[in-house]
Amino acid sequence: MRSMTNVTATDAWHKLADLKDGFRPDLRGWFAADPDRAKDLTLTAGDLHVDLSKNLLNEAVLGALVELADEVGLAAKRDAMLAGEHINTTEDRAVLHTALRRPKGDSLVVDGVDVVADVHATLEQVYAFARKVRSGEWTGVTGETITTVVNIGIGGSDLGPVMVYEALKPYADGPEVRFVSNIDPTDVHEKTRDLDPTRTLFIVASKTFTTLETMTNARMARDWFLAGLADAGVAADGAIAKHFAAVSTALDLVEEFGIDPANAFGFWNWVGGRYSVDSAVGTAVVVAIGPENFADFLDGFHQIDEHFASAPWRENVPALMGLLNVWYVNFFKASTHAVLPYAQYLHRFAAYLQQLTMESNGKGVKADGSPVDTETGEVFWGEPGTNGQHAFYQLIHQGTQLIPADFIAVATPAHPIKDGDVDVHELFLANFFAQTKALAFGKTAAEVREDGVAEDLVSAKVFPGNRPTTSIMAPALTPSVVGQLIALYEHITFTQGVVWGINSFDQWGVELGKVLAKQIVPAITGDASALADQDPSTRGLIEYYRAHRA
Ligand SMILES: O=P(O)(O)OC[C@H]1O[C@](O)(CO)[C@@H](O)[C@@H]1O
Repeated sequence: MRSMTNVTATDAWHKLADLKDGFRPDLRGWFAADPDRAKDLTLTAGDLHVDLSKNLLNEAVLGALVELADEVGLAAKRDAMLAGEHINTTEDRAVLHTALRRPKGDSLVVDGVDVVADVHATLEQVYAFARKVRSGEWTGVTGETITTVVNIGIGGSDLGPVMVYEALKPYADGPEVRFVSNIDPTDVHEKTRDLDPTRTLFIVASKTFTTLETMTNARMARDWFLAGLADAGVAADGAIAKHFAAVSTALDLVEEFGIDPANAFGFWNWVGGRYSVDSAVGTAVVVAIGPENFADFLDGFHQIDEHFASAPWRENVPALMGLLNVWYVNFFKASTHAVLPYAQYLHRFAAYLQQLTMESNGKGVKADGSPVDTETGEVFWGEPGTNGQHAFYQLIHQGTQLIPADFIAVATPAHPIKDGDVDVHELFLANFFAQTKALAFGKTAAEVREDGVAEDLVSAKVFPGNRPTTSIMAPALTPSVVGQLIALYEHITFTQGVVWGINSFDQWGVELGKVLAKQIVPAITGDASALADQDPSTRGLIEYYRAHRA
């Protein structure tokens, strides 16, 4: 295998290292010296208005980051991904989530198949299914309409659909959707306990259809469903076909489980789980918001794909945000990145991004198997503002670690509610603007003293400032904008992976735990020799469990 470029040996990397050496972040000074800074560093991608000006960058840094993109061949790698080359080398697969949102009539032939035609053929099946469930044409075993859909999946087969369902609640005029993911039986219990089985439809979503959690939950759901029918005296003949659908790349396993192949929607091994919400994995979302809104959602992704594919690096929002993340991770030793939506409907966005970014870029070897040359994947985390302000912002403002943060908000709220004369959305946005301002410009000791603060308290009340933020705004939280936000972070993640030389599309790091869990089951259930084979710590934990299990 061809050995890969060492990114730290590139000219651009040396340039960045030199720049960092003499770097004195001074957002106050930079804004004062350059009245056009905000204008020059505010970019547009689709409907997204992205202000990068409160980041720790100047023209020299920006120039070196753009050079870095060129030196690592970001354009060629992006084009290889978009063209369907097998850039996921450890699994020998194309990486084509961008094909999932290409418009009908486009064509992309990969490995001899027009993948866009396949995508639209499946979308039509999903849309037809969703229309029937939404209209009431689809009925359960007793002839009643479906009132609740339960999506059973985990990881990419859960986090995407649940995040988007929550984000687009104002558009959800179909049946209620619930999500079961955890193998903790509490999850399936809580999500089904008040449901009427005759009006419930399960969608089992699993790319592989072998995932322990999902298959266990699917079996528990089937048992719950059949027991419910028996209790109600309803015959079970043909009932599974009316109450279970599936989404998978393994349609043979779906059939083996007993789900009617007519209710099974496929996707392809070139769609990674964490990149799959825009495939049939989004079926539960389509049922909730309807095919037309889902089509707008896909169009939003496509707008950002087109931007990423064509905008010069200096104007390319995902590329610049990814390069900035590299600047912070590798030159400022930032080990985490906060994502702070000022939009309650995006309350699962950070959880979703955790899988997208950390399963993608949490790698210690490069795509050729050699060790990485520098730090990789930072921890992504976050909560909606303003809740986070009253919890962890203290550390972002005054802690000792640099935490770059993305603030996200929309201009028009879903619910324009007032508190007396006050438009509460304006109060909400005032907090967004205040926080990014405080983080950037801080408060000096002199300013603290001007407030008449006692000298012994001055240092505690100083805000150092120069804490980098990116502000992302959009007109409203529409299906298209949600698609745009997801695609933005997909391409940010890709850009970082290219710079680090890693394969952002495999996830071998989740395998060992799965194998060990299977091996440990006998030790827990009482197999003495399996217990004896465990290390002393694990054995002790299992013994504690066995002694205390009521
Ligand atoms: O859709 P599946 O095959 O059930 O996998 C669920 C999740 O499990 C993982 O493979 C990790 O174990 C994720 O990448 C994936 O999204």
